[in-house]
Amino acid sequence: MKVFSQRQIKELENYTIENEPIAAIDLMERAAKKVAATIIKHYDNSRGIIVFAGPGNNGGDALATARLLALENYKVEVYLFNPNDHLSADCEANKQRLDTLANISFNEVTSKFQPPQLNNDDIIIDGLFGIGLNKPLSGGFAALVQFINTAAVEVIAIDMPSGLFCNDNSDNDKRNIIRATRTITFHSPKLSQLLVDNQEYIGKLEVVDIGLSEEKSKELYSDFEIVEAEQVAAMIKSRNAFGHKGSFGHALLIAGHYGMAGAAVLAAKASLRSGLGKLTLHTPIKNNDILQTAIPEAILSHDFSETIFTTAVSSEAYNAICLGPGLGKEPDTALAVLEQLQMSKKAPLVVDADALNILGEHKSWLQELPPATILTPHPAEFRRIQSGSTDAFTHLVDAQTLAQRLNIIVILKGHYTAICAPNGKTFFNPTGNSGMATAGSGDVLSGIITSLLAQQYSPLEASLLGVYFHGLAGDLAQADLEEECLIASDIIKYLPLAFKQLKYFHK
Ligand SMILES: NC(=O)C1=CN([C@@H]2O[C@H](COP(=O)(O)OP(=O)(O)OC[C@H]3O[C@@H](n4cnc5c(N)ncnc54)[C@H](OP(=O)(O)O)[C@@H]3O)[C@@H](O)[C@H]2O)[C@@H](O)CC1
Ligand SMILES: Nc1ncnc2c1ncn2[C@@H]1O[C@H](COP(=O)(O)OP(=O)(O)O)[C@@H](O)[C@H]1O
Ligand SMILES: [K+]
Repeated sequence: MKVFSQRQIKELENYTIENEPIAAIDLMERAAKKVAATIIKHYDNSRGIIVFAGPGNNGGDALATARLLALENYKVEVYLFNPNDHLSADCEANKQRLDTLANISFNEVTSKFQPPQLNNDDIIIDGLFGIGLNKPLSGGFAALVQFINTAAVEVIAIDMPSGLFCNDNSDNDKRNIIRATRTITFHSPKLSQLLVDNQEYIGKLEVVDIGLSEEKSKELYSDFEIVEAEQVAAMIKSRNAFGHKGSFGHALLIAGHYGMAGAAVLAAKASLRSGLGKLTLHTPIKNNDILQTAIPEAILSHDFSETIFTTAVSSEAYNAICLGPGLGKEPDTALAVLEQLQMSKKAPLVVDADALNILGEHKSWLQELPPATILTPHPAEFRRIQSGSTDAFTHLVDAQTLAQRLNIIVILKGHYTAICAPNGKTFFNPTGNSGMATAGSGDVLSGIITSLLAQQYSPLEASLLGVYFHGLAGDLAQADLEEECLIASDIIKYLPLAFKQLKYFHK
């Protein structure tokens, strides 16, 4: 599913109006019906509804929704803000349509606003501004947003929480954005709705289909996409019935500072549970007994050091290499990481965890990353290697720039993990849940991606499929075990079920 810009959504809307064809006011009615149905699904008509409508089409949607809810016997109070004495045509038309209804209290605010008294179980509908916002809110609208945000009631935003831009909010005034309980957005999520910083404004996101042209959606190009199950399921390779372990790749995993052998165990098990033929695990000597016991399937390669990684390994024998889980950051390890990058020009490479932290301390070494390397930073690791910023939008732009500059893939982990490809495209992953915010989940992901690389999936396929599959296993685990109780090993346990589900999807 593509993520469109404000301009593209407008283009899609205009195309639909001209080619379906449908009158703009009827498209607005279709959108309002979806909003009203969503509200009716969640809240019964004992709840008072207070509608705040703006002067544009977002306000038009809100007025139409008010009418539809009144027809379902909700008690509705409307405030239409029209400070410049100018409403969009369809907002004006919906204002007229309210006239016919007796059970709506309608107030048009042109200058002074007397805030209504709110009851705790009232619901506010925010229809002030949607995707047409063209500057941060200020003045009377800012004061109104602050009034709504201090009210102890649920707020439902139509299309966008008012005050939030579709893409970049890094310079926005955060005090003047509606903090919604729920956002009902049209057609597809907007970029800002996928970013962690904005969750406090969006609340629960619901996407409703309003029948915009599919033909035009297909035609419009976007740098941003949300990954879909069919897309990754179609990537799964069938296994050769005559295959032997050599047919399914030999991966090298360099992991596990003494005391952090668990990271090596998780990555190793995840790789073996994702179709890999053979795994060699390079690790300090003292990890021998624990790793031989925990993962009898892996071959061990011992470092010269008892406790840390100090000696790079030739990449000749391997189809993929993973460098980093639980590696530690000792100076000798850092030098070995540099050497490993320089020696890993042949096999595709995944760089994770402490190997990323080492790159953060030696930024010039980023130049040594072989083309098509996959980096898997969480936000703090990304900040160390690349971006001083804490803002999610800036992170995303910086990750895209880094991927393009170094011709690598940057997987920015989190809810809606962003996979930034070297050609400038970014894919957001829809699977996964907060139960996966538990130590070791990232090691599992590195193991999966490395395994797929070793099996000859392209770096982009391994990233898209690996991240989706990891999140799906987490979702299946969560369904059985509850988010609170999930640990990283559970994600591995549910990999077979996730694989089965994806393969079934493709049949
Ligand atoms: N996509 C679809 O297919 C469909 C979309 N639909 C709906 O249309 C919505 C988009 O409507 P829209 O384009 O009229 O923009 P909207 O968000 O109402 O704001 C524009 C108004 O706000 C004003 N304004 C802007 N910023 C401001 C500020 N900071 N402070 C003060 N004023 C500010 C601006 O004034 P101007 O700057 O132009 O003078 C203008 O008057 C969309 O989100 C969805 O709800 C559905 O109806 C049907 C199908
Ligand atoms: N709230 C969440 N929703 C979806 N996925 C999540 C969430 N929290 C964590 N994850 C996933 O879990 C993994 C955590 O990785 P990371 O932070 O590196 O963990 P660790 O370093 O402990 O192994 C990432 O793949 C991330 O996308
Ligand atoms: K809104």
